[in-house]
Amino acid sequence: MAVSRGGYNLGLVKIPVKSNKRCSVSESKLDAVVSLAKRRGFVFPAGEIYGGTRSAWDYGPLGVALKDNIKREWWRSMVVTRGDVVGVDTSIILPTAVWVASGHVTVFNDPLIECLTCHKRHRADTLEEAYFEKHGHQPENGLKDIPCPDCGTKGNWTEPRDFNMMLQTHLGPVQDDNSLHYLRPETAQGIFVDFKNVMGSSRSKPPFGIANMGKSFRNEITPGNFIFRTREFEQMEMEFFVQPGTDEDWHQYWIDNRTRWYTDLGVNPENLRHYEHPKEKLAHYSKRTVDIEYRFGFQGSEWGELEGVANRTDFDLSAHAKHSGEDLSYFDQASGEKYTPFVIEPAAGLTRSLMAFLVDAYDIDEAPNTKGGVDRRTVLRLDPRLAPVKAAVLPLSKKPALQAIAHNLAGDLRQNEWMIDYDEAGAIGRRYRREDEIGTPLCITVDFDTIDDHAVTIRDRDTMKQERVDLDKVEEYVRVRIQEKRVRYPEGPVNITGETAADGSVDVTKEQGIDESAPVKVAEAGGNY
Ligand SMILES: Nc1ncnc2c1ncn2[C@@H]1O[C@H](COP(=O)(O)OP(=O)(O)OP(=O)(O)O)[C@@H](O)[C@H]1O
Repeated sequence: MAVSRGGYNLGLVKIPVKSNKRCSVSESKLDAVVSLAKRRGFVFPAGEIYGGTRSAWDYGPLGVALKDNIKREWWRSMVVTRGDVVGVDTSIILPTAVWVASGHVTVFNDPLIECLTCHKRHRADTLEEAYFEKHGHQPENGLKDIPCPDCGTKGNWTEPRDFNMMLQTHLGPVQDDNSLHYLRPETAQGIFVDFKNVMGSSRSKPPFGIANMGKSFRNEITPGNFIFRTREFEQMEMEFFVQPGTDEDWHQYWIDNRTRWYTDLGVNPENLRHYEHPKEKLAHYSKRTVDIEYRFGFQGSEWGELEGVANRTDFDLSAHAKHSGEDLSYFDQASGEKYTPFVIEPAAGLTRSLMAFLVDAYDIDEAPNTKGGVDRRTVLRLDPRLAPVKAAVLPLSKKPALQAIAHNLAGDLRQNEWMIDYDEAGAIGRRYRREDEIGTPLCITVDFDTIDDHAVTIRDRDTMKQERVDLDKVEEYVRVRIQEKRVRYPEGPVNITGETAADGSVDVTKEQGIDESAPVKVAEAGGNY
């Protein structure tokens, strides 16, 4: 991968940085986010000292904290705050029979094509989707109309062939057909094979769900676009088991619920849409699938899938029952009815959603400086629940008396399991900038008055307003402020039953009845810079 000065050359499209207070920026927003992610320790290329790789990325100190916070919010929303979903943590390597039964060994394929001019390989379906996105119609002559993204030659492709995406490994000392195993390409199958154990041990009955998250592996033909498509990634999946006949209503329920999860955590609804899979292109297990897509702004196609919400019918439980010989049906004692539950699956990508949260939060605006002018500032408007660092403690000088108060305060706040920065280096304005750039919601300044009045100044990341707070009340103040939802966009009920665009997508903003002309509310800047 080519490394450029401004970041990594990922073939990302140039889209201008959106700003509340406009200032001219020529940099692509995605390039800027990738560069920030590396510079501030969110995401690095794996093995960078050996040149890095497009297929795997490492999460640095801030990235791992952000990832943890997203996982916690997902788990809280899907398991902890509901009475009808329980959690599991299943193995990455399952018996090979699982993948035979699920169909992955035979049909988990992508259509591989190779450019006969430059010999680069691509996915035929992805190129066709990008063509549709650009031209608004399918290519009349199929692949013959599509140029190679690498060398530009038009239509000089091999015939598509099925390429199986399962990553293989061998277990034990002998490498033969018996030792061949697969790394899981999804966390879902671990749930299906545990269905009976979980239902029995947790005394759950339909409608109920089982949630699972962790690493998955796919031998993607074209990994790329930063962490959007990697060969090793993390998923957050939940299988919701329901009585047949109630499946369509539950499917709609989960499409709405999952869409709201993103907007509730601050994602701009204008950057979300639903993609209804055309009937003829549904996966072999699906009755209906709707993807929640985010406007990443990629070259070719702006939109990328964040999460698929599928009605998997009874395909998986029936397949595993047939192959294993176990009865995976449910007997409803109240009605005397026995049935194999249908399954609704919201399947989200953790690492993809992390990228969407970063891109969506990235903003540039202006902040007042000490000279009475304004400085350009980069600010990550992350929801405080997701922000890796909850607050920064900044003593105004390196005087021991101030340092002691500041150190004690930071130490006390950390006892709440909040990540707290302590920074005493450089001008206060520059320290604010460093915290804004990583999305720290609150900066707490310990100044000379603190010694006398036992109070500190707390400055808000978004409004830049400052408040004087008694030292004894800081902990409570922080607790309230980092739990409160920051309403960046008007809210409305999610309803996707409206008109569907030609490509099957539905613009969520229109369906939510959101007033797109309503300005984003960011209070006037104030305070001492
Ligand atoms: N290679 C990958 N890298 C990162 N995340 C992924 C990858 N493949 C899938 N995911 C995430 O897992 C979620 C559920 O997986 P699913 O099988 O529905 O994906 P998919 O439809 O095959 O994705 P795509 O069409 O982008 O290949 C996706 O919505 C995505 O967020």
